[in-house]
Amino acid sequence: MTLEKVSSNRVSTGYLTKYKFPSTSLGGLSTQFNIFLPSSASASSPAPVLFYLAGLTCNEDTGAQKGGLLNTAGKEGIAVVFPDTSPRGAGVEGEDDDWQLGTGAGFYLNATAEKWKKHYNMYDLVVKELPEVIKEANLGVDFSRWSITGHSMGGHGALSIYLKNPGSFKSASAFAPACNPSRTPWGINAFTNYLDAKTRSSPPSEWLPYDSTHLLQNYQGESNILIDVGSEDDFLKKGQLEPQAISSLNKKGVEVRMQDGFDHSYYFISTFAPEHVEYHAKFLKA
Ligand SMILES: N[C@@H](CCC(=O)N[C@@H](CSC=O)C(=O)NCC(=O)O)C(=O)O
Repeated sequence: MTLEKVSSNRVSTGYLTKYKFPSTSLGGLSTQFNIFLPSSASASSPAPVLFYLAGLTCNEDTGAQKGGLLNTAGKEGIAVVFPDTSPRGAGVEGEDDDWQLGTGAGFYLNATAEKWKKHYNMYDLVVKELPEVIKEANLGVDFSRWSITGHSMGGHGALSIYLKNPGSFKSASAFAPACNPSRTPWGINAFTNYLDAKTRSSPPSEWLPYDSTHLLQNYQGESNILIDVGSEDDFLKKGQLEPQAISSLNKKGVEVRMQDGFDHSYYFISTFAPEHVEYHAKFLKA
């Protein structure tokens, strides 16, 4: 696999570099990602790594430019990977018609519906292909020390990916995640379209492997999860996030915090991002 360097910028103690490559998971479409490597990272001394999954309408630049993660990551010697949020230019009918579906709205799942399944496989891209591509390029990243975070749709992605892969990640965190997507509007819309559900149960059983509340209910052992939600988040008020579905499970190792007065924006994320990076550093560097 040839990674093509698109740009590189000095930031914090290292560099943020954007690469592109043709992705097998996305049916051969070119995808881009940003990777922050602290000055301490090298092929002989690889850095632990944090993935940041962005939300609806975002791309690989959004979290890198506005998330406020990189100063703390640089100080702690942690690499940060920012994938895109969907395939680009798949040519699926209607994929650019609605900001909640299609382009910018991959939902970190593998589509099974005929129309979407060739290209919309962001789960495989994030969990399997990107780590392989980064390892192969010898960029100085140690995937035996891997954590994951994200915002909103990306918070759903971070939590569900962590919970679906026990032992692969040291910790997970999320800013304003969609916690129970099989029962809330964004998730119902995405799962109805992307997933070919044969069961008639409500919600269909095919949706549940992507629902963090369901996954946590059935999770064996202790997890390391931190979730922040702003009390003035409009999407919280509209019932898109449902953090109480997770907090009411009272699972050991899961902390859900309501942050007074904060909304859904990157002002909220960048306020708490340093704390989230420190949270992950505790597990990544234990
Ligand atoms: N266009 C939408 C709003 C889209 C939006 O708010 N996106 C959020 C993520 S929402 C959940 O995944 C986001 O992160 N936007 C980028 C930003 O820079 O804030 C609408 O019409 O409401």
